[in-house]
Amino acid sequence: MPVEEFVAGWISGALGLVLGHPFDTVKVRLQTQNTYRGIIDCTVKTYRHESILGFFKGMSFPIASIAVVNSVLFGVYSNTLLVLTATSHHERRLQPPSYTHVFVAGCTGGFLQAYCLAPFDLIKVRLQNQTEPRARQGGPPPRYRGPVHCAASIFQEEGPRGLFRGAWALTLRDTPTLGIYFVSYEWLCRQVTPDGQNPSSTTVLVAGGFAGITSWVTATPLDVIKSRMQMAGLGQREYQGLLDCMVSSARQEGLGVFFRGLTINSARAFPVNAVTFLSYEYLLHLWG
Ligand SMILES: CN(C)C(=N)NCCC[C@H](N)C(=O)O
Repeated sequence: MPVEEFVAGWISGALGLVLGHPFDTVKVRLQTQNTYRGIIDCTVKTYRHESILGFFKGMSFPIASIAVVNSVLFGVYSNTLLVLTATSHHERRLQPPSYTHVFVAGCTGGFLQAYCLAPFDLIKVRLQNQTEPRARQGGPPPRYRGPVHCAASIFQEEGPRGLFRGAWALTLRDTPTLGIYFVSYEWLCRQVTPDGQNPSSTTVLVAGGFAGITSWVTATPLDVIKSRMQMAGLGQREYQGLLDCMVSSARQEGLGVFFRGLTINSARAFPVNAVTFLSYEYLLHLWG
């Protein structure tokens, strides 16, 4: 099994993650808290109360986890294509796989990465939703002191299954949308690249950026539900399950609730995925 795809997936994911984390914090807060009037309001309040550091809350764990998550995604994607089409990454420009194969490989990568991502994503969302400034004297201490304390508290209070809260919603979010992610990327690259040639860096940047936007637009409704289920019980109501969360959110806040965070998600998706695909392709080219 070729391992370069796993390593390239890890490095490219980490670069994209640092770039996109501030957008991600604003998105999670908009999706789970009703105290903000919009992106600008949330950005200004976060900056005023918590300084620039507020935007980077919960980032250390994703940085560690991206090694597993993005390498599983890109590694499984590429190795599934290898099984389906008997072509390596480098051979695929001369013998491009069908979009059905790309979709199936993307869904397989998405499904497996969702289970690796679930505990890390839960901890990230819990930490991002702590709005207390880090170092204020005399103020109420935040519930979680950091990622390890957060993981240990969830484990103690809810057992190992607690760490997988929202995992089902995450799997439903990621399986089809990662199929869409890789199909959009391939489709856009093929539109502007002559047969048999590698796409240029600009093509990779633009195709990666738009693949990110397309997949996140389709992922946003389940992203909202996933974040709410991960926060359930902590100052928010408990849900009986995914369907209950969907129905009660829609009843109380209207259908628009499923599109909360859509703009910020898309704004974040472009640079993150442009950089992710560019560095992924570059590294594989370098090692090829
Ligand atoms: C719609 N979904 C779930 C995705 N496109 N996921 C792939 C993640 C790529 C990048 N790390 C990001 O966070 O955008």
